[in-house]
Amino acid sequence: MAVRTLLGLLRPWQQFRTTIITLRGKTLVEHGCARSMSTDTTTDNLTLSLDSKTGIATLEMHRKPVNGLNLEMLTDLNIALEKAENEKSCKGLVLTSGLPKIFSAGLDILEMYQPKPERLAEFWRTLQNMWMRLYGSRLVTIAAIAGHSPAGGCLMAMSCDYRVMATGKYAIGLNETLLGIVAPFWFRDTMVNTIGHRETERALQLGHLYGADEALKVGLVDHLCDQEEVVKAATEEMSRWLKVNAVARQLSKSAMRQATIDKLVVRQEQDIEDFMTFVQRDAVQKALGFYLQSLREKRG
Ligand SMILES: CCCCC/C=C\C/C=C\C=C\CC(=O)SCCNC(=O)CCNC(=O)[C@H](O)C(C)(C)COP(=O)(O)OP(=O)(O)OC[C@H]1O[C@@H](n2cnc3c(N)ncnc32)[C@H](O)[C@@H]1OP(=O)(O)O
Repeated sequence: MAVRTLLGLLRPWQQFRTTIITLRGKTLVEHGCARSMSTDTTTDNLTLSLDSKTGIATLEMHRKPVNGLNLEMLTDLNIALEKAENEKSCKGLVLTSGLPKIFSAGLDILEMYQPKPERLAEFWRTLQNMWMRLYGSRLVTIAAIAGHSPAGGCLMAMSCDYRVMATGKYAIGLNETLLGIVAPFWFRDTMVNTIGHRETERALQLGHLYGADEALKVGLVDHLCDQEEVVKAATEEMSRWLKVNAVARQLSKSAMRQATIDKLVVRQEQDIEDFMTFVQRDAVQKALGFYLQSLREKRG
């Protein structure tokens, strides 16, 4: 990845910064005002914007039709998260979706169905990295969930520090068993850390998708509000978290989460191997094929 920053020798109010990121032959152009430190990044899959007054970044996913996490989307998420992390003036991040009725449908199943081994390995590594980045972020991270959030979507939400969900007929949870697959250990650990062992055990085996009320009851989400209010409610909650001493808060977060992340750090290669072996099994391919078919038939 080549990153070039072109800063014109202009008067302060004219100091617009353009950053060009070249990624897999694709060029992303970012425009920002260097003076206000705000920087917006838009790709096919997401937009990252920073409010320089509050230090709150918003990361809005918009990969149609359902924010399915494919390799390119995950790569963009990694870049955006790293960028927010490295921006000194950024203190918090609201993770949300620009698509109606969907937070994220989780992993793009097409990445796992009849895969090319090389891409499959890269896909899984990029997902691992995204999770480690988000779960271990120094920033206050709040998920604003105004739509469905199964499986990998639920993982992303659980990796944030706080979750605001819209009331309505949306579902959130780790439903992997319904697809005939098994949630990896770090998905499971993240859920145990969020809602406890017994509830996770039940939810994982059943592939249970929680409605908003039930999710609030078990602590899978922290606050419910109207669909239109989720980002506002997330931002309001954020201001409470940002009042806490940042170093003390970050150290407390890391004390709670680092051991879970380290478990994957030491097993990252083995986890990729396990995933590849599991997903390429005939029975798993068959189950994924049926599941994809059922999603397509649902639309008629
Ligand atoms: C022992 C060792 C173990 C090692 C570990 C091994 C393996 C672990 C492996 C994997 C872990 C995976 C985690 C995941 O995230 S798997 C993905 C799970 N996601 C889902 O089940 C969601 C499925 N989607 C839905 O339920 C609905 O689409 C949703 C409620 C999100 C939205 O419904 P809506 O009615 O609005 O939209 P649809 O018409 O259903 O969908 C539109 C369009 O999009 C396609 N699609 C939906 N979800 C996905 C997806 N996740 N991946 C790919 N494609 C998806 C859907 O098929 C429609 O397509 P089309 O008909 O328009 O072509």
